[in-house]
Amino acid sequence: MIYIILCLILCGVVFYKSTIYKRHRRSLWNKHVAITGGSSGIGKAFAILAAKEGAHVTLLARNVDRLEEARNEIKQNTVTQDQIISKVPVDVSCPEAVENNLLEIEETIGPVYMLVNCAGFAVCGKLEDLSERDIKALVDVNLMGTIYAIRAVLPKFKKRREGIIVMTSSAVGLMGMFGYSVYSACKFALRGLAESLVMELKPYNVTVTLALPPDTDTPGFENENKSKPKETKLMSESGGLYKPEVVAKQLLEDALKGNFFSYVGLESFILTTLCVGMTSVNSVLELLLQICLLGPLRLIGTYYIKNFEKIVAKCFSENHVQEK
Ligand SMILES: NC(=O)C1=CN([C@@H]2O[C@H](COP(=O)(O)OP(=O)(O)OC[C@H]3O[C@@H](n4cnc5c(N)ncnc54)[C@H](OP(=O)(O)O)[C@@H]3O)[C@@H](O)[C@H]2O)C=CC1
Ligand SMILES: CCCCCCCCCCCCCCCC(=O)[C@@H](N)CO
Repeated sequence: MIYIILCLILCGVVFYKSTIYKRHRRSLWNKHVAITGGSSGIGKAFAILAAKEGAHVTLLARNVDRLEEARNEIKQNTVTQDQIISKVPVDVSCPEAVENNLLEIEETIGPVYMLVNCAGFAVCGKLEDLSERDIKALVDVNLMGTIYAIRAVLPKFKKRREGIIVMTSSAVGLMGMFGYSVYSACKFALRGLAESLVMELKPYNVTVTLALPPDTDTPGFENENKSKPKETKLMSESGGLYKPEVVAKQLLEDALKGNFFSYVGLESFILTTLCVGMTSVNSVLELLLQICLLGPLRLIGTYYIKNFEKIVAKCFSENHVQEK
């Protein structure tokens, strides 16, 4: 009882404090923001917000037509005449191309201040149903693509003693899920990358933010739904479906404040708190909240996991009946 009361008081204090005590929010005014995957979905929504903040924005993606279309849309959201919105056709899974193109745009527009890694995609399906080609592409784009882009800007970030790195993982970068095996593995890997980089970059005043979105209503999501197993659909629904603008807005705020995790929604809050692990501590209040919540949240998590297991069992027996 005392424990519950203590938790409630703490939640109240944290909520109250969070409204009056805001972490310093850096400005993007006249800064250069490079966004991989900036021509669609979450990346494009982020680009629009960055343009509204007065940033110069460079979009990196493969398809030239979609890049041009997005560039026009983003141009309409600029707040000054001098903002440069440019596009670079590049495949992030090619390290030389990423490095050369980033070098080139830095020469024309100026040093990148913020790198947002949004290029990525999901292919769902049971592991044995994924083609070797899909598996390789998932790793090459979601994981390697992020590594290559970061490597290309990092030395300059360190030299200038400033910079913001954003990586887009996923809710399934914190928990495995039926049908997401390889995709989830890539997104888990990003967390290891992000945590290590936080340690490497702290002395250089460079921050790292890891986005953990649940399902988000984007062209990519629409595409992935075509091959999504029933089990995956039923489970992922419990995380809700968010608009890319909402995910991008939260991500921008977290990145500007240097928060490590960025998430939206109650389920993702539960998941993120439960999976806090060995990430660095942001504030004493946050730490106290985690100390109180971790135990009870394991119980709530168990409820979800049991439900997920039920879904798997139900679909299994349905398929079994069909086979017969
Ligand atoms: N939508 C969702 O439900 C969720 C998405 N995420 C993650 O968020 C990120 C963005 O997803 P979302 O907005 O839905 O995706 P979209 O498919 O809408 O957009 C993906 C963007 O990445 C670009 N891209 C894809 N492959 C490459 C490549 N090899 N090289 C360069 N650019 C590439 C695409 O352009 P082009 O094809 O022209 O190259 C496009 O601009 C992904 O990493 C995804 O895994 C995470 C959680 C949930
Ligand atoms: C322990 C407490 C548990 C709380 C419940 C957690 C429910 C989370 C649901 C996660 C949904 C996963 C969406 C994957 C998104 C994604 O990456 C793809 N759509 C990519 O395009």
